[in-house]
Order: sequence, then structure tokens, then C-alpha cells
Amino acid sequence: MSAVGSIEVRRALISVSDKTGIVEFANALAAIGIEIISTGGTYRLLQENKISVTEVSEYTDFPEMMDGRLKTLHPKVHGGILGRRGQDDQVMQDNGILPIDLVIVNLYPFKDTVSRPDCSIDTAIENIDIGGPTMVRAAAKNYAHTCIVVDPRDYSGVLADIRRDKGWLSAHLRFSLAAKAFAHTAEYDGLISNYLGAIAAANEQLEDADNTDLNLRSVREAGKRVFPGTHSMQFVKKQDLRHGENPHQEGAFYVEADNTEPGVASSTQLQGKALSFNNIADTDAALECVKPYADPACVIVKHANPCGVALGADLLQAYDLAYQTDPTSAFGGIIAFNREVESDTAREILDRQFVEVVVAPSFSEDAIKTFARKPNIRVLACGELVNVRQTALDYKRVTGGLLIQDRDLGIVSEDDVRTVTKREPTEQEMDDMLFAWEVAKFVKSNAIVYARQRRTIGIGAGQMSRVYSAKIANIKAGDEGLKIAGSVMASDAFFPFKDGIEAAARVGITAIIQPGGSIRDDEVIAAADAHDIAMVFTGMRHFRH
Ligand SMILES: NC(=O)c1ncn([C@@H]2O[C@H](COP(=O)(O)O)[C@@H](O)[C@H]2O)c1NC=O
Repeated sequence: MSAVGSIEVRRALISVSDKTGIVEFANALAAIGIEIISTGGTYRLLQENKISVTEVSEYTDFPEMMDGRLKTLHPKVHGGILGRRGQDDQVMQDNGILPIDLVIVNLYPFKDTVSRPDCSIDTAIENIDIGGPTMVRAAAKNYAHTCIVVDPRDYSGVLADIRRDKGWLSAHLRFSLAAKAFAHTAEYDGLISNYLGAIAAANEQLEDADNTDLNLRSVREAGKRVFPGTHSMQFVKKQDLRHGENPHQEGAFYVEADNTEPGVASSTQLQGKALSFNNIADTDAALECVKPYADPACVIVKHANPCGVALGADLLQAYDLAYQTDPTSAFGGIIAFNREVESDTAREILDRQFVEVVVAPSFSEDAIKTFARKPNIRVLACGELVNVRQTALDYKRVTGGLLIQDRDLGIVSEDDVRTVTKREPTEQEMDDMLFAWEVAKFVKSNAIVYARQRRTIGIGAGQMSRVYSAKIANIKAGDEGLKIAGSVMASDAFFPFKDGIEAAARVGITAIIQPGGSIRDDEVIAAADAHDIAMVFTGMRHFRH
């Protein structure tokens, strides 16, 4: 950064769509003696509140026109913002341009507008702000001589800075606000580009390419996702990380600015060491896995895979059962719960195991006190597990590219599955199969999950062959002294051969849930019938990579 110092603020231009806090802010600026220029609606609001203000059209001697398409797009505005004090003074003076030292602008609410289901293309287009971003970019570029404020949450900081130095604004605040301003316009343009790009893609796919409103409606009604030609997105840094997945990799954690869904990004850390890259990734895996359950549930995750999942009468029981699936792997794991953790569960965790992270919607005061006995443990409160977005996207980086898809929120109920064997599953088997199926969704492929009475008995994850995943589930259950006989089995994808079914029969699996769809389904079903196994097809696959 070249050396720039504080600037004296004598004149501010205010043009805001979101008028939150603007009256108070403008009032305080006026009280300091700062002259205010403002656009139509903002001008009227300030005037109504008895704040001394000049309308921008009076300053430019040019009326606002074209329903607001032209308000501030005038050399007297942009010259006042862009002029370099000490260098452009003469030309400004010659042309009647007054220096504008403080620019307070926020933009037409494009995102809110297009999120309304009845928004037409014309309404969307009229809500693309042109004059606002032009001023924002100009003021941010000329941060050496002006200050740009795009966020009402920054009003108090700016005011404090001006008051501290009796009417002067510091260079470092102006610089950081300039960087924020460019992030703001980049996000704004990204939203517009995604929106218009998706419509352009829809126009290409649908019959009447010129009837954009019709195409918008049919895409919406079909509930179909249309991917734009270019995909823009923006994340905001939450924290720097000590390192990435490994110590030789640098890392940081970025979140969506307007995320409202409870998850690792929304969590508040109540205690413990700083979160690592792997802690965050594993906490996400654990929380996503525990979210779907209505009954008290516990998920223990290691290296992004659940190693124990259970439902219980209460969280203590759910934890106990989840832990028992695989105590060896649970050591140093991430434990997630789907409701408030009480002190009994907290005590049991501390007495029983070494844990990296405990995450839950909330913790009772006593539970917080209990965890404080081991201050290194990271305890995260993520808030009530509501507002799960049904429209969220899932991203995966590949070298030189990005894969985008809908998040796997597919849920299967008893009504959705089809029994394909002679024997129907018992009620208990059906309940366990649906539980195991939900777990399998969060286990890396190939995923095999054994479960009995709403708890996992053995989990085989991430193997290149389904049969080997089953072998691992066997070994784990055996090593922990858990009886497989009488359990059900979930498989994230179909069995290509009957050998998987025969292996399951040998260890005493009584019911199987799987997508079906193999060309050898007949052989697979016959093998299940031969062993009196009940088998249901979900028609839905849950690969996870
Ligand atoms: N066209 C222009 O010259 C222009 N100048 C400022 N605006 C926007 O008008 C809004 C404020 O309008 P008002 O003060 O009339 O409520 C702000 O969101 C600002 O970004 C403009 N509107 C859109 O482009």
C-alpha cells in the first residue's frame, strides 16, 4: 500500500436501499458538520427527519429520470468521488465538482427480489442496480481520498473513527472498507450473472426461447435446477487455520455470508483448542449424519466416516450404544448429538474416551461446566437442527474444475421401499433397515452398515469392493464382541453378484436394504430367498466419495 494518511470528511453522499440505521448515522454526521447529498428516497427520509440535506439533482443540476435508472450517473458525482485531492483540484474547480469524501451506498435488493416466486424478468432487470455499484467501485478505487461504506453494520465504526480524530477518517479503515466494497459488488454481480445465466440456459433447453417469463415459470414449476453457463459464488473467511489437512498445507475456513442452516459453519465454539481443517470436515460429516433423526441420536465420526451411530431413549443411551460399535476408532473422534447435551452425557464422554470435538444444538450449563474439566476439548453449539435447506448445492473440486450437484437429501420411508424376496421383513427388521440405510448415506462408498435395534453393529467404509466393506464390518463387529446374527444390512449401491448376499447369510444377516438395479438382481434375490433373508429395494443409491 502506498503511504496514505487520514482524510478530512467534509461532504458525504448517501444513497441507500436498505435504510436501516441511516437516519441515526446521517444525523450524527450532520452534527459533526458534514454536508450531506442524497438521492430521491433517501433524501426524503433524511428531510422528514429534519436532517440538513441537498438533493443530488440540485447539486448536479440534472433531474433524476427514467424511473431511477439515472440518479447519480453524472460527472459532478463521479468526479467528486474519483478526484485525486492535490492532483485534480484545479480541474474539479473548473467544472464545479465538489469533493465527496464519504460515500454511503447499498444496492437494490436483487437477491430478495428474484427469490420471490412471482418475480418476472422485467422486475428482476429493474432491480439490477447500476448507479450504486458505479459509485461503490469509484469510491473504493479512490480509497486514498474517499471512504466507501456499503454495510449498515459499519456505520458505528466509521462514526467512532471520525469522532476519534475530530472529523478525520483513518487510512487503514478506508482501505479495509474499500476491499469489502469490491467483495460486495463482486457478490452482487455474481448473483446477477448466476440468475441470468440460469435463465439463458433454460431458454436454450425450452421450446420458446424468447419467452423468458414462461421459461422461468416452467423451470420453477418443474422444480428443475438449471445450471448457469458460469457459476459464481462467494464465501467469507471465518478463520485462518493452523494448517490444512496436513501440516505442510496452509488452510482457512470460509462460510456463506447469509447461511441460516445450522451446521459446522454456524457453530459457536464454547471451549477448546482452535479447530483444525480435519476437525471442521469431520464435524460437518458427524452433524449431517445426526441431523435426520427425530429420536435422541449420537454419531461418532473418524476421518469423515461414522464409526458408530445409535438412537436411544436419551442421549446418554444413544452415546453408549454408538460408542460400543467401535470403541477403538471412537478414540480421538468427533461426537455429534441432535439435541441439548446434559451433564450426564458430558461426564460419560470424559470418563470414557479421548475426544477431539463434541457438537450439539446446545449444552446445558452443567454440561458446559463438566467439559470445562478438560479445556482442550472443542465443544461446539450449532443451534437447533431446523431450516435444513432443500435446495442447497454440493461442490467437489477436481483439478482444473468444479463438480456441482444437489446435496444428497434423498430420504426413503417404509412406503418407498419394495420387498423383492418371498419373505416380508418384520416390523423390527424394517425399522432397523431404514435406520441403517440413513447411516449408509453418510459412509464413504462402498458402504456396508450392519444394524440391530437402531444402533450400528459394524460399518465397512471406503473399500473398492462391496464384499471387502462387508468383511471389514464383520471384523469390526467381531473385534468388539458384537453379535451380527439377527442384524440387518444396508448397502449404499446394488450388489452386482450374489456373493455379497451369501456372505451376509453366513454371518447371520436376516434382512437387507439396497437400491437394486443390477442386471443380476434375479440371482441376488434368489440367493436371499435361499437363505430366508428378507430384502427390500429402495430404488435410490447413496454413493459418497
Ligand atoms: N441510477 C443511478 O444513478 C443510481 N444511483 C444510485 N442508485 C441506487 O438507488 C438506491 C437509493 O435510491 P433512493 O435514495 O431513491 O431510495 C441505492 O440502492 C443506490 O444504489 C441508483 N439506481 C440504480 O441504478
